[in-house]
Amino acid sequence: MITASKSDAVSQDGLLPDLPNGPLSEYRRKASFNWKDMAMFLEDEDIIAFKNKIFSTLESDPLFYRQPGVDLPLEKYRELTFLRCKKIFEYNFLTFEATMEKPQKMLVLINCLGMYDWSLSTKYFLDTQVFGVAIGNTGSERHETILHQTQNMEIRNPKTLLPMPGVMVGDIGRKLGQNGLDNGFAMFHNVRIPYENLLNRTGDISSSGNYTSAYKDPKQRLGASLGTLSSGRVSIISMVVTNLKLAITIAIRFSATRRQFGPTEKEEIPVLEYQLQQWRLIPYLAAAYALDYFSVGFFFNLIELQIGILMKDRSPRQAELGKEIHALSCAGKPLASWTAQHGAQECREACGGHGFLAMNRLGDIRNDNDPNCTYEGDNNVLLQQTSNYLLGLVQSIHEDNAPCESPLGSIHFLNDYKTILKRKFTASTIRECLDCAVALDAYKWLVCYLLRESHDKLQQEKQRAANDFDARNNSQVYYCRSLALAFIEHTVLQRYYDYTHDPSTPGSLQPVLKKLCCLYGLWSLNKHIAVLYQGGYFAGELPGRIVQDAILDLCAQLKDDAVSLVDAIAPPDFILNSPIAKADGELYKNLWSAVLQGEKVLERPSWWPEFCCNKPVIGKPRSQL
Ligand SMILES: CCCCCCC/C=C/C(=O)SCCNC(=O)CCNC(=O)[C@H](O)C(C)(C)COP(=O)(O)OP(=O)(O)OC[C@H]1O[C@@H](n2cnc3c(N)ncnc32)[C@H](O)[C@@H]1OP(=O)(O)O
Ligand SMILES: Cc1cc2nc3c(=O)[nH]c(=O)nc-3n(C[C@H](O)[C@H](O)[C@H](O)COP(=O)(O)OP(=O)(O)OC[C@H]3O[C@@H](n4cnc5c(N)ncnc54)[C@H](O)[C@@H]3O)c2cc1C
Repeated sequence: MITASKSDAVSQDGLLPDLPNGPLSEYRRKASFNWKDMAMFLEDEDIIAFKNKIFSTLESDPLFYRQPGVDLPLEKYRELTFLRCKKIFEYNFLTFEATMEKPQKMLVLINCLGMYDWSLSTKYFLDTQVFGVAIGNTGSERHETILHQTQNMEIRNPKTLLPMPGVMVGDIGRKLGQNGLDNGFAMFHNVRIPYENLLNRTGDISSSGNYTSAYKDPKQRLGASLGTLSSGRVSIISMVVTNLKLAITIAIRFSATRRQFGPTEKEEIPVLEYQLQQWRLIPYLAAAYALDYFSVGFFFNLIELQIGILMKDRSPRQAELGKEIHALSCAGKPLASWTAQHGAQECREACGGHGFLAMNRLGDIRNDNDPNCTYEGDNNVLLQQTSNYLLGLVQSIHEDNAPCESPLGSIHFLNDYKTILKRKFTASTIRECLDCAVALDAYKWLVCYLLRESHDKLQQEKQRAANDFDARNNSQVYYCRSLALAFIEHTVLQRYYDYTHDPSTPGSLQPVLKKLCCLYGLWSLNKHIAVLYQGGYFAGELPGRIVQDAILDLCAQLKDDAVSLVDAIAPPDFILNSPIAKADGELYKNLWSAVLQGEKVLERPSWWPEFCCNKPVIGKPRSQL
């Protein structure tokens, strides 16, 4: 294990307390790096201190106490969520000034609250941000009063809490997750909305009925109007990565402590030693690292866009930035939310029966993550926005009449479209595949190929189909949908590759980070193997085989680092709230203690007399008389 220097260690110890000794210590000793160095490389001291403050405040407040796995009645859960939300307002973790100074703290706060409970986080965030920001971003000075009212929670009649005349509001009922949040409906019956309420940032109507807009280009105007939706999607990417981090922490810590059959009869071995368990989990750990890096960087891109909006920047660059962020967020949300969805389920199963026990939290993580695939735009519908963006570039690519340029550079590689399409997979050994550039090159080919195929398919369908609507619909499966996903996977991988290969990345962390990058790349690529063969990039048995062998090799190389990799991203035990995944690794002691603390654990059920005095008689229904 590599240790930190003395001065680093002093500042680290204050921020990151040592983890308790126990059954996980052996893996921690075997790690190739120091988990505290990793944690401090991933986030700066100020952010770690901010997180510590939030976590310790919640842990010290009895209102935030919870019994693992207890299923609260709906009304009680909503009441608790409301009271906790109120308390978060009082704690005021993030002032307006602090947000302006370091905007990513808003995302950190959402995720810290989400790690505790997504119902609380979403409620708080919708109240403080989404509604107000939507009005702020699309309205003007004349909406300040409304903004003020939303900030003061005046969202009904402030004295009676009854809805305003003509407005009907109600509850939509129990959902599959996030049930502490009371989603509702609103209906308006002959309610006259004052003209001044019209949100008029991108267009207005004069009192004489004339439409005016500062945007000359209608497309730029539409982009500016819909741009607000991008911020939700960008934030969701980070939120779902948080879920993946929670789930993988639980599954890795469990797998490192849960023992089953070993090669000899003498000793059982941790299930993490099985190749199958490694292959099921470690790629999700790599995905958590790669997507996390993407989510943070992409959030900064969004901030740049929002500063432009605030400064009323109407330059072509600002418009292009809006389009690129729209295209990336419309595929980034699907990729990240589905990865978290599949990862949470794999983690649940990887923990066997213990994973199915509610107190270990994997069910809640899975269910609370699920709506991210739907809200702020259904994933499958959003992917079409990304493929539309890419298909819009084809003409200039074919005719070489204009370079493919975008503010964030995600499409720059398409300038080499024709050359890339001529390339073949050239690696011939597993060793060569362990260089992440191999997966990255393959992705460049894959995106170019799917772009060409999707374009051709769309043209064919346009000739065949009665209208463009059908043509577009019939070009999604295997074409445009795959294109959008391959494009975002390439973007995530390219960014992670640049980061892990940057000379400023500490030498002690670079080897493990490069392995994660390579594993994420090959594992993701492997899902497109049919297309790689179909398009002729792969030929013969060898490419498919060495890619798979390299994946297994990387999983084996990373298994001794896995515990320290989750230590660097895990919240404290109180927040993680999963007895099988406490930092001390005392799986059975913690589980047993949580079971025994359950209400009425050792009591007979209240209906016990039914069994003793009124036993069922097989085949003889009792008379109802
Ligand atoms: C942080 C959140 C926490 C949790 C939240 C929990 C609560 C949940 C809240 C919600 O769900 S709120 C409701 C959110 N609703 C949606 O997201 C709706 C999803 N649907 C859409 O956005 C649209 O249907 C669509 C997917 C954009 C498609 O619309 P349509 O078919 O009418 O448009 P197109 O013709 O395809 O596009 C027009 C044109 O506009 C461009 N564009 C669209 N969106 C944006 C954008 N955000 N930014 C920039 N540009 C945008 C699009 O690219 C097209 O451009 P051209 O191709 O014409 O150049
Ligand atoms: C927990 C939760 C909270 C929400 N909160 C809010 C909120 O606060 N405010 C708000 O406005 N909304 C909210 N929503 C609504 C949310 O934005 C929508 O559910 C979402 O945008 C999807 O739209 P839909 O439900 O109409 O799905 P539909 O459009 O009806 O989709 C149904 C199915 O049809 C498919 N489909 C639809 N169109 C196409 C197409 N063109 N091509 C191919 N397939 C298609 C979809 O993929 C999907 O599988 C919330 C939703 C959830 C789950």
